[in-house]
Amino acid sequence: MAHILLVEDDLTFSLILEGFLKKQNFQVKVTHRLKDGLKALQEQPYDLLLVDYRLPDGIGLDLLKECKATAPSLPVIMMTSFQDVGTAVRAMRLGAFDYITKPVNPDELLMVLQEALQAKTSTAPSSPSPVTPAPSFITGTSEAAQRLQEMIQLVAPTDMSVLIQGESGTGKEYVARTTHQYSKRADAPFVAIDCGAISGDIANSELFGHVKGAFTGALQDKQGLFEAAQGGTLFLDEIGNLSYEIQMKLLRALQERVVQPLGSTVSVPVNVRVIAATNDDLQTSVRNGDFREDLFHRLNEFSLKVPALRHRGEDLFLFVNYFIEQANRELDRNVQTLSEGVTAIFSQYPWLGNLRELKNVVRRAVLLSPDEVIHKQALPDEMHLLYPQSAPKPEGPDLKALQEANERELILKTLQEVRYNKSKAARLLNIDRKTLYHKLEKYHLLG
Ligand SMILES: Nc1ncnc2c1ncn2[C@@H]1O[C@H](COP(=O)(O)OP(=O)(O)OP(=O)(O)O)[C@@H](O)[C@H]1O
Repeated sequence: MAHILLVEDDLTFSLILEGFLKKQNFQVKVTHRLKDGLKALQEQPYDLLLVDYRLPDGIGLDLLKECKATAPSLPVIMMTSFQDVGTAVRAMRLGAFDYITKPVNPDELLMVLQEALQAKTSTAPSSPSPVTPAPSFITGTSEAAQRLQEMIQLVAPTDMSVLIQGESGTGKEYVARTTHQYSKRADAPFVAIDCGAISGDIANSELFGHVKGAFTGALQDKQGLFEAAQGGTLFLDEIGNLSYEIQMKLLRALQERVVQPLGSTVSVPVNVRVIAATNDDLQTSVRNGDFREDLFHRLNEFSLKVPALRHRGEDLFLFVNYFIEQANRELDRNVQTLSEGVTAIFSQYPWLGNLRELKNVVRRAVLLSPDEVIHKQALPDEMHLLYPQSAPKPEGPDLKALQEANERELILKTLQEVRYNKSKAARLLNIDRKTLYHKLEKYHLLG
């Protein structure tokens, strides 16, 4: 029976959730504060952590960071309100398994929990390496996608180090896998590691291995990922998060092609191509002294930029169809298409969380759609309330109507830009919140 630690400050909601999870045969420990969550984690091991983003004494991200440092294989699921999706994306970067938006849909929660627990058993901690088979992917037909594909084909057969840059959730891991598949190393392992999810000694030992007794808890020799990727490709995701010490060791591994396991005096030769990815601006990190310049140049022998979903034009609906098919299979549904309203909303929405956000929204919508069409009701509330079709521009010399149409459009655009944070929108629009609410009502933007 999987043991879940639930950290949620809303007493009623945590009670409901606890009851629901227990009914589903989970063992549940509930705490309401960050501090108590941390204490619970130190007292005994859990199989999964379900944590609210906003807690009275801190934010869920702090608990996540702590977890990733002390128990990197513990899957963490973050619960956020829809307005906090930007934060959820940050949580994923820090190593959260997934996020779900509130109000929590029980079926969706169950699905995510099961996926997380399955993933945990298939990549047990200290397993020899997280070598996973490549899932199927789509390339896209937009100009940006085609250009990216050409660049991948160009660099793949060489042994150059590649630095993949792009916003969170744009599919950087897919690009790394494709590069490996088109390379001469395709028959050797592709090993991926999320550097954002590991730190200190753990990062050192994960990458370079350790010998028995190297540190407290090192009960036997462990092969590092460099050795596990021997002959193949090592994909270092979120490279910007590596400590300065590990950056130095990494540089040595790249330059001298040897690694030295923690606690060992022996250097092991390695033949590994490194592909790194980041959604930080590494050049700024170099300027700020947070990232070694020599390592940056060594990793950036070739650079690939993965476009944001909002810049991929027609690809959006290719991905929608792909994710619908995937969700139909997983959830035993038979969704075939989107309603006109949903299509319009999808086209206007900025998709700041990129493919990951799209996949989550589609999966949730498929789950909530009993028939063949996804209707607006299956989208998160804010998405369909704030995306009414844009009103047609008035014709003729009606200055007042024209001004109002422009004002409505500007408000809508600003709200989208700040992810519906009304205080921020009001500040940007240089009006107070009350006036903003008044205008939202006037222009029927409150649903
Ligand atoms: N070409 C593709 N075809 C189908 N699904 C894709 C494709 N690219 C990415 N995805 C899906 O989109 C999600 C996000 O992709 P991925 O994890 O590669 O993004 P990322 O840019 O590495 O994210 P992060 O910056 O958080 O590490 C994953 O669920 C992945 O399966």
